[in-house]
Amino acid sequence: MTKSPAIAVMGASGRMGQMLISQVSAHEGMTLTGAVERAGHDWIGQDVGVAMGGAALGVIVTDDAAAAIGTASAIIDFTAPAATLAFAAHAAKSGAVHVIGTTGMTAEDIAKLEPFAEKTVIIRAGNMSLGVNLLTLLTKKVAAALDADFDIEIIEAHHHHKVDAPSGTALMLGEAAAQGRGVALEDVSDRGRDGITGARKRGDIGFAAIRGGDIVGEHDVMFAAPGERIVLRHIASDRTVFARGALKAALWGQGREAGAYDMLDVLGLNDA
Ligand SMILES: NC(=O)C1=CN([C@@H]2O[C@H](COP(=O)(O)OP(=O)(O)OC[C@H]3O[C@@H](n4cnc5c(N)ncnc54)[C@H](OP(=O)(O)O)[C@@H]3O)[C@@H](O)[C@H]2O)C=CC1
Ligand SMILES: O=C(O)C1=N[C@H](C(=O)O)C[C@H](O)C1
Repeated sequence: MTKSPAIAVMGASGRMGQMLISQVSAHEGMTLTGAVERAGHDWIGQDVGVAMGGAALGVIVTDDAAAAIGTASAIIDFTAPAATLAFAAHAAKSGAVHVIGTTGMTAEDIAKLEPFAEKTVIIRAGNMSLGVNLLTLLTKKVAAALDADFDIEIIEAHHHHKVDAPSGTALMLGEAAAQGRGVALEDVSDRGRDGITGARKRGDIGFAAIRGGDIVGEHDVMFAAPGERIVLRHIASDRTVFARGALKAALWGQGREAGAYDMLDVLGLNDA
């Protein structure tokens, strides 16, 4: 008997893709029905469980995203910006809930999702863990309580394969800090310092990125004033925290009104 809802995982061979395949296939309340990779990938045509080095899961990896999305109740997508936009068009057409973990999307990319969110449920977050989403609320509160004597710096560290910076999480935290301060992040964001940068501008929100080894994801929000410093920190030591959030989002989105949502909506924390 088929369990419901039917879930397709995009980018099945990726670090997050494999984690998601394992969690969806082990979940009692959902059925893995699709595993998508790009055309030419050597997993295409293989059972996804076997390709991952384990037991067969009865789902063949496909490059036919439209077909996999067309039969899914929800798709979970931790891939790359161009792929995510292409999958969004298919999901809008079929009505599948689209859970987006992909980072590195530009403001223009995000704007392109808007018409799709009129047709189906899109849940997008640069970090799907409970801890980081709580940290955004704490960051907003602390930023609102302090004035610009406290310089806000966001420091993130990730594995050496990561292709985008600042991380999606760092940008979420920067956005939360800016909201707390009552300013627009694009007006105060200071990214990529190098060379003779001049002194730090009062009120700026700075970003710094570290890349090395197998670091899963670490984020500090520092409030630094003369004589004292507050640091809010989140450390992810296992990617399951992101996958768990994504599965929760896929279930939460079922039967919901079309629209653009985030993990605070899923966690019921948007009014906190
Ligand atoms: N929101 C969150 O909580 C989290 C977000 N992320 C984000 O998720 C994304 C993926 O991360 P990660 O798993 O580490 O990266 P990987 O590079 O390991 O995985 C990405 C996968 O997507 C595949 N892919 C890319 N384009 C397509 C396409 N057109 N069709 C099908 N598959 C495609 C890639 O295939 P190929 O190798 O052939 O390019 C690869 O298998 C990143 O943006 C990362 O920042 C990561 C963790 C948590
Ligand atoms: O690429 C990653 O690995 C991660 N990406 C997300 C981000 O850009 O913040 C979330 C997490 O930190 C891991």
